[in-house]
Amino acid sequence: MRYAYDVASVRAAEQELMARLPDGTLMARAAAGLASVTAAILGQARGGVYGARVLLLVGVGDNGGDALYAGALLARRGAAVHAVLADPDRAHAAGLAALRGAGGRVAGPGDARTLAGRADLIMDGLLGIGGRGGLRGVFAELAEAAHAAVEATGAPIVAVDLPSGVDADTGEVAGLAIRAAVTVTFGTFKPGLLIDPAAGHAGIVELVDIGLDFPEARPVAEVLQESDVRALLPEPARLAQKYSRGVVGLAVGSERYPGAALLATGAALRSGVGAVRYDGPVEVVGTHPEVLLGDGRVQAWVVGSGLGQSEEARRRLSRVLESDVPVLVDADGLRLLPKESLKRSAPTLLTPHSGEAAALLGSSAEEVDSGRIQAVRALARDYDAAVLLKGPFSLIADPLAPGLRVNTHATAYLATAGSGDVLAGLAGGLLAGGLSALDAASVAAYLHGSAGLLAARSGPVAASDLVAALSAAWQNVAG
Ligand SMILES: NC(=O)C1=CN([C@@H]2O[C@H](COP(=O)(O)OP(=O)(O)OC[C@H]3O[C@@H](n4cnc5c(N)ncnc54)[C@H](O)[C@@H]3O)[C@@H](O)[C@H]2O)[C@@H](O)CC1
Ligand SMILES: [K+]
Repeated sequence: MRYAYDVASVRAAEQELMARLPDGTLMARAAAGLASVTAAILGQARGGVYGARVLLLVGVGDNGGDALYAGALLARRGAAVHAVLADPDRAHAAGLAALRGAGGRVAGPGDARTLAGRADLIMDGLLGIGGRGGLRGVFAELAEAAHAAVEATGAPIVAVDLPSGVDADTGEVAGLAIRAAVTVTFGTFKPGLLIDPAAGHAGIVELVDIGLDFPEARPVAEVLQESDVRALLPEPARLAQKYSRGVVGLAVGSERYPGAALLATGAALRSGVGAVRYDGPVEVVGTHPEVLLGDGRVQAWVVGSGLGQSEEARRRLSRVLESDVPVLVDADGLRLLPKESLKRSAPTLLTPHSGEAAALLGSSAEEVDSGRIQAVRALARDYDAAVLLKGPFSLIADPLAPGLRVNTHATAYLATAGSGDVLAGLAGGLLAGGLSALDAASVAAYLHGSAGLLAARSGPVAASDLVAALSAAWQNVAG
């Protein structure tokens, strides 16, 4: 599992460790890790550090200090390092001395555009976990100079700890923030590196271990790794028969949207269940001859994908919600939900995208997108249901779990028509296989992402390609 801790926990862990170590040790560790990642990037881009032009954007706190010390290490290896200081009077004094001592040079904000335009790499040390709100004043000017240079030259921005201007704890971006190619973060992931929209500013995230420990802190978010998913995959027992492996019922698709039924069924058949039961008007057996038809005993239901919003759709939704088994509600099912707590005897899992989440919350998609933690938590609480809020990095909340889960194992190719129907069939099957709503949602998001990554190897992805890639995705994880 990968965990993200909030700023208060990072500060506490830092205090605890600093009390036992000589002054400056943590910053030296951070700077060494930062310099080493930066050197690797320069090595790949231009064959080495020697002669590379590096520009440091330096703010007024320790984030700037990290950049200055890392700049000094790069200067000692022959890089031409310039630091532009947002405020010369408040820049990290010892870091500045180290950079000057190593032959680095210091410039004012007025030189930022010229230096950025010539740089092979720009290091963003404007704000770290002490940042509040978007970039303003000189900070904003420096960020704009960096972005303009990147646009023109393609040089990468390496963010120190966090892309400056994003909220470390919530992932919110209130105004201008650095858009980095790589972020080198220290001690732990911060929620803002995992949660959109801030996560979209971080690029590739490299974690540098500086020895921080979190024995009692509660993570804000956790990310399942392959081994975590492997441990959760249902495996057929030796004496398994089809009913003991679970049967998932699908109340999805309509005459108007038959594809949703075919895709959800295809995915459910590859979700580890013993059987899939289809209850609806779409002719699925021609494509999926394995399917059982009509109403009957199941261990979980999926309802909503391609259901339409007719009276019949409403009746199908109510029938399923009245059952005493776990239910996944997707798409049209979400649009038809009564705006009140679901109060079911078995778990419910909602799988909205931002627009559907906004309709459930009575807000706008923009509001949901700009405050995703708040939105997913509010939905879980208001509806008393686990919620998978879809997006580039999907977020999963459960009313019974204190932390959130984030799925980062995905590709933008998953944003294609029918992709959600595949996810719904897959997650529903995992519910029927006995996983909790939280685990079913997290494992489904991971496998769906894996299938997308596999399918994308041969170019743009159609939802049917995801279905076709699911078994291989499963096998890659199961080993
Ligand atoms: N906490 C830790 O364990 C460690 C922290 N280190 C570094 O220290 C950083 C935190 O340093 P600081 O606490 O000094 O904080 P920052 O370096 O993030 O700077 C915060 C200061 O910037 C100003 N500021 C805040 N928001 C602003 C805005 N929107 N526009 C303009 N100015 C703004 C304020 O004066 C604030 O005090 C970390 O991100 C990391 O880079 C590392 O050296 C290693 C150890
Ligand atoms: K930064």
